[in-house]
Amino acid sequence: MTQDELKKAVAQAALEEVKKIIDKDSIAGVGTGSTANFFIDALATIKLDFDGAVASSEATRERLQAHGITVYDLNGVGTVPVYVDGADEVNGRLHMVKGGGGALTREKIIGAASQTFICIADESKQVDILGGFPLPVEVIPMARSYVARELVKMGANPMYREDFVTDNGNVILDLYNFPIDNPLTIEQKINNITGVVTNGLFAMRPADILLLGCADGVKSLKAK
Ligand SMILES: O=C(CO)[C@H](O)[C@H](O)COP(=O)(O)O
Repeated sequence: MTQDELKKAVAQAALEEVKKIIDKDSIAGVGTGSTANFFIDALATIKLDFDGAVASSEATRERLQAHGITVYDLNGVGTVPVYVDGADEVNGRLHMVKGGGGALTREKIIGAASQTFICIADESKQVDILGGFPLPVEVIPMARSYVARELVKMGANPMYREDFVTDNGNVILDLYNFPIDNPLTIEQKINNITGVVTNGLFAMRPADILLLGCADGVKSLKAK
């Protein structure tokens, strides 16, 4: 199976999970990225069976609307019953590194506001120790150099993601070669640096279910 076929398979499996949770009045939380895009296309096939969606990025909002799915502001909808999103890396505790596409802050907000977080990923994303994928940190533009110096003190190697502005008008520092042995502590420590909006570690709010696309089928995993 190609990577795209694996992504499509997990997106379809996520749709089956979502169908068990949502009803006509429900709002679905929808993530960002190529795997999430397959999920959006799958979700569109049941668009008459739920009220609408909240989107973790402008790109996702546009794709949902192109399918005729109503997109709501999170402020108007309260708790979201289910959120489906991809990941750049995921470990056995369902902690994730996210934000390769730069949507980490809105993803984290919707994840936090959701009752069930379903992570959809192909098997290449499963790791024992997070940090092989560069960890994104969203930063207020004027704080970029200060935050970079503080991250260097933590042993990280921050690289400015050039020519990229987040949907919130901020910049991204990607942390290369930064093994994340204690995701909970590192997530909080980076978030405590003044000028950081958030970082792409999802340990305080891990996924509840991982649907992992493997050559022999989709596996449904819970945190160990
Ligand atoms: O966090 C994300 C975007 O900010 C994505 O979920 C992550 O980058 C995975 O993307 P893809 O499904 O394209 O591999």
